[in-house]
Amino acid sequence: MIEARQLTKRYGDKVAVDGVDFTVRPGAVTGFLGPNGAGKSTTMRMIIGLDAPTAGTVTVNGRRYAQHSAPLREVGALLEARSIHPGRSAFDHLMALAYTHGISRARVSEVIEMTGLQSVARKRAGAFSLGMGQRLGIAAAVLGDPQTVMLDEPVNGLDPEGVLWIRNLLTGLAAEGRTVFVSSHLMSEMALVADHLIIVGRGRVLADTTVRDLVLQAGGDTVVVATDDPAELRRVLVGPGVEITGHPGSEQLTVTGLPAREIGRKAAEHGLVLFELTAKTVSLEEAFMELTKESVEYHAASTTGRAA
Ligand SMILES: Nc1ncnc2c1ncn2[C@@H]1O[C@H](COP(=O)(O)OP(=O)(O)OP(=O)(O)O)[C@@H](O)[C@H]1O
Repeated sequence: MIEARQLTKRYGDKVAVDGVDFTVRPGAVTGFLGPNGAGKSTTMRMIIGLDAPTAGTVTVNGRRYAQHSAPLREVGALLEARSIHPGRSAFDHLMALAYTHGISRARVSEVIEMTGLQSVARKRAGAFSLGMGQRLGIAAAVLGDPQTVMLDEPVNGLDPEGVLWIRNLLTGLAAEGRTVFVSSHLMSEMALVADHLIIVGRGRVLADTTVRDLVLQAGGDTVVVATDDPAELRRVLVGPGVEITGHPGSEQLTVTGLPAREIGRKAAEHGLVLFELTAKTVSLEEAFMELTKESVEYHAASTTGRAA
């Protein structure tokens, strides 16, 4: 369990993390999302004591990171995959970490196998590809068999087989009852693995939600329907949880709260002729963009239609 209370980090005038409150619970994968510069890495660094909060607190399993006598056994983190001595082999890197916590050589071999590094374990880590470096970082994160696992952009640099492997690893760790906190820019990937989402923008929590609720909040799934008698179709479709919008004089209506199939059936029952019946699904990407549009610091002219 990770608990942040009014967690704040300032660098001079810059407020990187601005009084955030959140709880990351065990037994689930929690996705940590936000545009570039939103404060995700800074928050993660504070969780494992690499940065000190300017104000507020963050605890892992009830204590601040520094208060744990064997932190690797409490929380395993992948923050900067490249922070490994380039001249050291993967095996030696993991053994060095293992020594500090009395972790056995057998466990080192186990995580090497688990992360698919057997064939390169004796090679210099400096010669590793980005994907191999990520795997080594993940091996280090799970080495102490920690209750809480925190990974910053773990799929970065991984090939499709590696992405699938990470997906299974994260859901597997959560299924074992562990707390899994993972940041990513890949919304589609998050939609597949995350049970819960914490979305930040400009250092603040914008949403603490689920994938389903985020999509619903962004308008949910809508259906565009056109008919020669929109007033009658409105009357037929209206009901609890159903929202219908349309311009006066237009044959087209936009409906939320009813599936296309149901709309078609009700129209047929009342002898209404439909010219169009189109289901539109809001993707997690769209929902995310909608939520964070005010918080994006680095706009590209091509996606926003204007320069930052
Ligand atoms: N050491 C530092 N000194 C000054 N400013 C910093 C420092 N570290 C981070 N920042 C600033 O704090 C803000 C948050 O940065 P952070 O790296 O936490 O964001 P992020 O959400 O992880 O971004 P990204 O998705 O690009 O990795 C940014 O504006 C960044 O420039």
